[in-house]
Amino acid sequence: MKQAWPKRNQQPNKKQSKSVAQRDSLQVFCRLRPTNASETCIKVISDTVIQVTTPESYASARNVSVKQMQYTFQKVFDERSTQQQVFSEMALPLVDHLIHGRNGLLFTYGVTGSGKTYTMSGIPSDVGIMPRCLDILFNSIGSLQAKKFMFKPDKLNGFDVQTEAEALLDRQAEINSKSRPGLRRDKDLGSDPNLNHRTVDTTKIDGVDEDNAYAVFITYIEIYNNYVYDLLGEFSDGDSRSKVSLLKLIREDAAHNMYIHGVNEVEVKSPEEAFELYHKAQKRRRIAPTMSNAESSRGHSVFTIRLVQAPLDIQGDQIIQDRKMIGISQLSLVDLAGAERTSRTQNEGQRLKETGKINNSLMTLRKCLDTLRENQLTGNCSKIPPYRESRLTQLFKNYFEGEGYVRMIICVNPAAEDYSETLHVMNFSEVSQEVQVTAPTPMKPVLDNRFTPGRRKANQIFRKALKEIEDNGSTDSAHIPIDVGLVYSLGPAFPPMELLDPNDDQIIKNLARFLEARANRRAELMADIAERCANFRVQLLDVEKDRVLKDQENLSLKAMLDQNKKKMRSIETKTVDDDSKICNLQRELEDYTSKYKAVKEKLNEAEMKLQQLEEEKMRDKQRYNNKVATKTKELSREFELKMREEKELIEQNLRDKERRMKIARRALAPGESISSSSSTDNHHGVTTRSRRRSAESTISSDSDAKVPRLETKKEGPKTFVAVSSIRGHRRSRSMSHDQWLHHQPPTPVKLGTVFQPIMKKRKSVTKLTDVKDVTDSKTNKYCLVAQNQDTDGELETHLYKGDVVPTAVGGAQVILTDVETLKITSPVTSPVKKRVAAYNAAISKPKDVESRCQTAIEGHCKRFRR
Ligand SMILES: Nc1ncnc2c1ncn2[C@@H]1O[C@H](COP(=O)(O)OP(=O)(O)OP(=O)(O)O)[C@@H](O)[C@H]1O
Repeated sequence: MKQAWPKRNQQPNKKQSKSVAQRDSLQVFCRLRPTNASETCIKVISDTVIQVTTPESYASARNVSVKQMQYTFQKVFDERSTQQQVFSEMALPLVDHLIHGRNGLLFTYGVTGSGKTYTMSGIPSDVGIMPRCLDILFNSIGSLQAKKFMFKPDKLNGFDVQTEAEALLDRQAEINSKSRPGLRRDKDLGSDPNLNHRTVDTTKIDGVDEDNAYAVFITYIEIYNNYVYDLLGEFSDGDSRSKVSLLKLIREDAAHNMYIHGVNEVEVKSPEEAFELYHKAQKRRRIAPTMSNAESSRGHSVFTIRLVQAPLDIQGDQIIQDRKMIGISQLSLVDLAGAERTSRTQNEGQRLKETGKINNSLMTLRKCLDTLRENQLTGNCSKIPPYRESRLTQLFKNYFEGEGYVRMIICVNPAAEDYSETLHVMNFSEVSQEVQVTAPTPMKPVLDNRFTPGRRKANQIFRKALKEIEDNGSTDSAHIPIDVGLVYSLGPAFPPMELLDPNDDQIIKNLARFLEARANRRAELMADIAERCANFRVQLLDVEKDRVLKDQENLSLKAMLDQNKKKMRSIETKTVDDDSKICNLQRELEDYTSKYKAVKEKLNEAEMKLQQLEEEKMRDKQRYNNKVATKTKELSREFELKMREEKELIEQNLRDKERRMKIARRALAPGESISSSSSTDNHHGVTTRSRRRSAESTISSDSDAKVPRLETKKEGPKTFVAVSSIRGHRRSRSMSHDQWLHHQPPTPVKLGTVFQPIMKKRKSVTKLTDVKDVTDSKTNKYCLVAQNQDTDGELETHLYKGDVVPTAVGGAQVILTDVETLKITSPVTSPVKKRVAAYNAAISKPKDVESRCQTAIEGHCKRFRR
């Protein structure tokens, strides 16, 4: 089998492109349809140029200026152009190419209702491009057609050549089934009543190779909602006529040509046969009324004519039984669904979905052409056209990339209301015209001069001559070397046997000679016939043997064939199942993809919101930090001020205290008794309290609460002198002789008290590590000094005093007898002190529940405030 498609071309580099056959621009034609509209926007300038003008109504409604744009085409057909003219200019050359083994693609493009279907199919009284193509094809190859079923589609985009006998069987099967392969005689697929009244194009193309046998196959598919439906397909058994069974997939064959897998290719022997099928299939197309067109195509339809040709053998009689010798060319006629604006058509529901799919596929077509043009302009083929985005472009990928004549007719409705869509179409046409497709090289003559041309004609003459010989034994054809065999005749007629004279022996002799000759002749013929019979018997035996062998062989082959058929059927069923599964999966994939997109969009939105929130949070944090910083500054300034105030106050108090102390000393100077008493008290470690502001001094002993007090009242500042305890007073007498063990902290704070403890003889230690310090016979007194803060935050010094008593075993024991406390307090409680006091009170353990609670509350409050 030989495909007209070349092997898929790699993207050519510059060097290659020179060697590549010449490239032609995609040829774009324009056809204006007649309109009754009051306002139009298109004017034909010449037979190649049109001018598009912004309609007044459009300009005023949108407040834009009126523009005039000119577009050039290969040829412009105005409103008066006939179908015949359009066909002759546009499509006739493609039919010529088809017959000479070159592929072609012709598609109509335009806004909905612009006349695409009219141009492609026409009406019965004035048929369009497609019927004319068929007419001319059959006019040209009519008598050169092979018998039906000599070529059989192999379902993989190729053809097989069958023997006469196989073709005969298939023909008989067709007659028996009384159905045409490809389409049942369903009651819903009635013949078109207008078929008989159609116009017939009688043009004929010259130069058809008469030594080839031809067969025409047609397929008709629709790409609807981006799915491929076989309009000539049969509903599969058990299928409730759902269109799913007509669903097909696009595949790539071994030579990388795109084709529709499993599509029903029907062999037709006349244009009428093709039209009948076409009109029946037309009823399966999705056509619906819209605002713009009462019969709007809702999908792209593709009518493909495949011409299969193969050479005749040397006798010019039979087709050569070799599939490699088959040549296939095809012409695809595409009626695209119209581009439409949803806002204008006001489509809803299913119509809206269809519109979306139509516009998407047209958009993909535009994108592909754009990319091809860009690649050709830049000279590098880095960008890959998105063919796979749409079934339409996927199917015709080979035309744009490989070899094939591509022609497009832009259909335009000049009515002003189509203006904006028309502009889009015009822009698309401009891009398309810049795209170049490789001009296809004609199909190589498959025979390559192996056989003499004119074989068919010679064979016809020979047959005619033979017939004449058989009919009348004409001598005119005697020169033709034909083995007619031995003539079975016993010789000439009997000689005259009328006996006129009884003595006439001559007659008898003649008769005897004649009979002898006849007998000889008879014997000769008998021998010949016997020999022939013997030969025939031998041949017959041979044939019989051969037949028996062949029968056996046939049986085994039949069995094999049955098996293979079964396998094929199961594979086909599996393939169909797989196809439908793939379709379902593709649908699911589309659903999931759209869901995924929606979720992704939501996620993006949420992420954006989150980001906004984060930014707001950061701003708030910044604001808060600024506030905290200013507040901290304010507070520290306030605190410093207060500290300074406090400091000044304390200094003032100290100065007051000193002043008062001076006054107190002056006041004490005249009375020695008080002084001595006081000094004695001091000697006993009596607590001294200074009241800085009131200038009153209270001296009391903490050692014994029951100790009576002596108060000395004087004029001016009051002085209270606490009397020492009885024990202290008693011991004081021997105080000067006592040997003290003075146990003090390693770094004692200097006592700021007026009265100081007196320990004339003493040994000071910071740690009691040596036993001798206590057991020393001289030591009889012990004093432990402990310093800490009181609840007001003032330094408090405790002197724990005791006697060192020797024990019976030679050791010593200390019996604590007094605790003296020395501390200085302020008569006025400062705020700082108050806070310290509250804090200390809070951390010190209160004795009873009531005060504990109080402290807890106050303490917390204070601490919290701090
Ligand atoms: N050149 C023409 N001469 C006469 N009538 C025409 C011509 N072109 C289109 N029409 C008529 O205009 C109407 C719409 O045309 P048609 O159905 O071919 O449009 P369309 O482009 O195929 O629309 P859609 O894309 O919706 O299928 C039809 O009634 C058709 O007969």
